[in-house]
Formats: sequence, structure tokens, C-alpha cells
Amino acid sequence: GCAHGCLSAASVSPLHFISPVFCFLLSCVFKAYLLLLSTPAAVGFLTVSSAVTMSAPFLLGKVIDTIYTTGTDTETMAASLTSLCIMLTGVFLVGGAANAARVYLMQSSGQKIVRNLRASIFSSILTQEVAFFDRSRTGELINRLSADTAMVGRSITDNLSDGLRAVAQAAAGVSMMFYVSPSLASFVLLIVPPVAGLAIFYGRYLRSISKRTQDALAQATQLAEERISNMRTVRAFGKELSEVNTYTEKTDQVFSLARKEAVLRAGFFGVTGLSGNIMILSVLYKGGLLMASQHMTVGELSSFLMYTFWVGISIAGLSSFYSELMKGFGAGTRLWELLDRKPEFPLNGHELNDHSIVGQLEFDDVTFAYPTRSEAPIFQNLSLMVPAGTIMAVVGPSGSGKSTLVSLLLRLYDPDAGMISIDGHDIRDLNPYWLRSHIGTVSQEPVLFSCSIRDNIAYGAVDQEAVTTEDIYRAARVANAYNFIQAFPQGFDTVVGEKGVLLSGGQKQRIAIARALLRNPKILLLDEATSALDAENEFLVQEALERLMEGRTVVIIAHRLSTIQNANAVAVLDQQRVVECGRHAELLGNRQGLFRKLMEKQAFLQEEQQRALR
Ligand SMILES: Nc1ncnc2c1ncn2[C@@H]1O[C@H](COP(=O)(O)OP(=O)(O)OP(=O)(O)O)[C@@H](O)[C@H]1O
Repeated sequence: GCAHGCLSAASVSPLHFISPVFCFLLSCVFKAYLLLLSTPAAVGFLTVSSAVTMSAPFLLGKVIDTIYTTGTDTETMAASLTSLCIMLTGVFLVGGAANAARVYLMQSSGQKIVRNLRASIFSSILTQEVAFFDRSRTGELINRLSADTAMVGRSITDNLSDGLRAVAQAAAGVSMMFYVSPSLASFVLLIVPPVAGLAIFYGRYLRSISKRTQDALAQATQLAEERISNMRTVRAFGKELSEVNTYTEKTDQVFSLARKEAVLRAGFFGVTGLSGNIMILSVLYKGGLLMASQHMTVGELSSFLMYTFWVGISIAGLSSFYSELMKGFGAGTRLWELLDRKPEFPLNGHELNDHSIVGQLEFDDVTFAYPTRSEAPIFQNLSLMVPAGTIMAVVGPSGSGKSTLVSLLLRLYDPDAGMISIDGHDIRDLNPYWLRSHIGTVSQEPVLFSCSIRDNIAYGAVDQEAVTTEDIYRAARVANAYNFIQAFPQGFDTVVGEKGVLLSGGQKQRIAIARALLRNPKILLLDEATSALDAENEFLVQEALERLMEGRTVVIIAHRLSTIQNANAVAVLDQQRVVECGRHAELLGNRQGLFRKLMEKQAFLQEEQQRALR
């Protein structure tokens, strides 16, 4: 709710035309302000607790003056001292309670903002177009989601709360110093301007270091994520040591930036500490002179000294607040970029009547190149028609664009020219969610999620909540998966491991088929496995696929002769277009055709394989 609204509100403001840094600062102040608005109670408690803290030196000064008052008898003094102390105890109790309430409220609303920030970032990532993921790297995005949000979170939770308190106390302390002794105050505060100048310089540098640190960290995370999730490959090539070294190099970059930050911090904190002591010393010096000349009482000087301490402590608090805030800004830069990024793909469009769609597919003069490689066109003026309810097998040399054809139908990318239509409707006019809800896919290497088999199958349903156990069993039976799943000790509740590593290739495929069945799509996009399964598995998968294809429009990237023979038509892709299209037998008839050459090669290869096996 609020966080997303307020976080993105700044992005549309005309402020964007002013210096981005200024804009960024303003938007952060704006967000902090919204945080405060959302917690008026917290601000109330902050005011009460700060007022109590700041009145303490004044009241304690009064106590000291009561003690030092001459000319009254001991009893009167004791009586007024007692009542003063009792009153002060009450005031302090109220202050303590208000402080506790402030910390609780600020902290919990800050965490709420972090939660909203994480949710918004995740939703922003998931709505980006597929080309965005071709360019970005998983580990980096994960780092944004976990480390950067934590950093920003820290800077707006505890930090903001303590920082505001420090600001309030410094302001109140300074005013009280002026109230107690204007001349002493103006003398002491001469030290503030040079320190403030230093702080601005320091903050700017710290922010840039923080941004670079988060970037370096993202790179390290990226490397770790990729290597850990592909551990089997790393191990197979025996690259553990060299990967550890590469990772260490990446973390060295983080470390060297951290060391720079340490130097910077050391200098800054040294200077602020020093200036605090100098302030105290100058109070004693100048105050001592004022007292000697009867311009101040000992109580006033004590009060003043306590205020100076308070201001000193607040300034120390402010410096760390300021440091954390600047680091938060640095880490936030990338987050805000991600949050404000509008997907290049529209997410809406109209929907057709669910029952009237028949599933006729057509590529009309399609030209396409991947956005990341726009100079290398994959298709040029490609045309292909798949009548409703028929099976179209797609064949072609490796890299001819068979998978790309499927991606275009799923509308993961849009063609650069030409049109792809379903039942005569340009798919660019259709709601992509609606479109995909009518398309089922089974890929060569189906990806399963690390949850139970039951949940993996249910993932296929458009409405996952409405899926019954009976539906899942039925889909599993049709997909020839029921028996092997029930044979697992935990049956349908068996957890399949990350990407389904705990299952065999054929098992994964049959679960993927069950998943597609549950969706009951009009259109089916299949990528036949190239890797040979054993005869038993092969037969089961094949049978499941045939059942899955019944009564649907199917585009299948075919590798098996039987699939090609059973298809209603075969399209041969080459040189960025469809070079041949027709029935298997017709295409074989063309002695010069690419299809015949491909088939001869395949037959030759199969013979070779069989000979090798023998
Ligand atoms: N996401 C991508 N970004 C940029 N180029 C890509 C992308 N995916 C594939 N390509 C390129 O597009 C071309 C066609 O790839 P595609 O995967 O469609 O071929 P294919 O016919 O399915 O190949 P194979 O039979 O080997 O799987 C290839 O040259 C490939 O390098």
C-alpha cells in the first residue's frame, strides 16, 4: 500500500528534470515525511521524550541551585529538595515510557516500509519483460532484493528514529543554551559551521562508496548464486578452487571499498569527537570567566554544561545517523531504479470468449531479432499457418530458430515486423495473461520448483486454489506419472529438489506433461527431448504426449521420426524463414529439399548409434 505509492510517487514528479541527486534527496525526505505522517503517535512520543530529556539539565540546575542556596535553613531546603526530586522522578518516568513507545512505533512502521519495499521490488522484477532477464543477472537481482533493501531498511528504521531524536535534542539543546546564556552559546557554537561543511563533503563521498559497495556485493552474489546453483557442473570440471579464488577476488573489491569507508569514518568521527571536547572546554573557559564576573550562577553553568554534553552526544548521534542515511541513499539508488522501471511490455489487452477460441495459429511475414542482439535477425518474412486442431512439427538445423518460434507464440518477445495471430486476432492486442492461460508448454528440460510433486502439477492450473486432489491424480494418470509417483514413500508429497534434481529426466517430463494437462489448453507448444530416454521411459513419455496432444492445436519441435510421421504437417526452418512445409511423405519426395537431407542425416546418425551400441 503506502510504501509503493509513496516510493513511486517521486518518480513522476517534474523534479526529475532538476539534478538527480537533489531530486533523490528530496524524494527521500518526502518518504521520511510520509513515514512520520503515518505514525503521528510516534512523533508525539518523540516530542514528549525529547522534551523530558531536554528539560532535565534545566531542572537539575535548579536542584543544584537549591542545594547551594544560602540564607535558608536546612529544613526548608530539605523540603523543597525532596518535592523537587519527587516531581523530577515523575517527569523522568513519563519520559522513559514515551521513549519506549517511540522506539516501538518507529521500528515497527519502519519494518512495514521494508516489507512493502521488498514486495514492490519483487513485483516490479516479476513484471519486467523477458528481454530484461536476458540482460540482468539473477544474483544481482537477488542482492537488490535482500541486501540492498536491508541496507535501506536499516537507514530508515532504527536510524531514522534515533536520528530524528538526535535532531530534536540538538535543536532543543541549542535553544536552551541560548536561553540560559546567549553570549556563552554564541561563543561555543562557532565551532558548528566548519564541522557542518566537513559533514556535507563526507556524506557525499560516503554515498558514492556505498553505491559502489552494493554493486560489488551484487557481483559477488551473482557469482556465488550461479556457481552454487550449478554445483554439479563446477564439480564435474573440478573448478572448486578456481571458483573460490574468483569469489575471493570479488569480495576483495567489497573489502577495499569497506576499507576506504573505514578511513573516511575514522576521520569524520575523530573530528566530531574532538569538536565535542573542544566545545566542553570552551564552555568551562568562557563560563568560568562569566561566573567569576558574576554573570552566571553555578546552577546556570551546570545546566549549560549539561546542555553542551547533550548537544555533543546528539551531534555524535547525528553523525552516525547521517552516515547511515547516506549509505542508505547509496544503496537505494539502484533500488529506486528497479522500482521505477516500467516494463517495455504492456500487461493488458482484450480477452476473447474462452469458449469460442478454436486455436488457429498464423505467422504472417514475421521479422524478428532478439533485443540483446538486434543486428542478427532470427526470422525474416517468415510465414506459417497452423490450422486449428492440427499438429505442426517444426524441424531445422540447430540454431535455426525453432525455440524462438515458440517464444514468439508465448509472446515472450514481440516481432519487429509482421503479425502473429490466434483465430485471426493479433496477439499483441490480447491480454498476455489471458493468452498464456490458453497455451500449455512442455520443454525439453522441464523446470520444476523445489516443492512437492502435487504443487508442481497444480502449478499448471490457471486457478491453483480450485485444483482438487482428484484433478491432480487424473492428470498424473493420463501423463503416465501416477504409478511412479505413488511408488515414492511420500507419494504426491515428495519434494523434488531445486529444479527437480531429485527426479530422472523421464519422470520430470511426465510431471511436466501432467502440469500442462491440468491447464487444459487449446494450444500446446512442445519441445521434444533430444536426449534419449530408455525404451520403457521413452514409450511412457511418448504415450503421455500423444494423449496430451489430442484435440488441441500443437506446435512441436520434433526430433523423432515417429513424431514427424504422425504430424499433420512439417515445417522446415532454415535461413530465417520456413523453407519447406507439407506432409512428411511429400517433403521426402523432394530429392533436393532440406528436409530430405536432414532426414538422411538423422537416419545415418541413428544407424551409427545402433552400430555403436552393438
Ligand atoms: N535470449 C536470446 N537472446 C539472444 N539470442 C538468442 C536468445 N535465444 C536464442 N538466441 C539465438 O537465436 C538463434 C536461434 O535460437 P533457437 O534457440 O531458437 O534455435 P533452435 O532452432 O531452437 O536451436 P536448437 O535446435 O539447437 O535448440 C540462435 O542463434 C541463438 O544463439
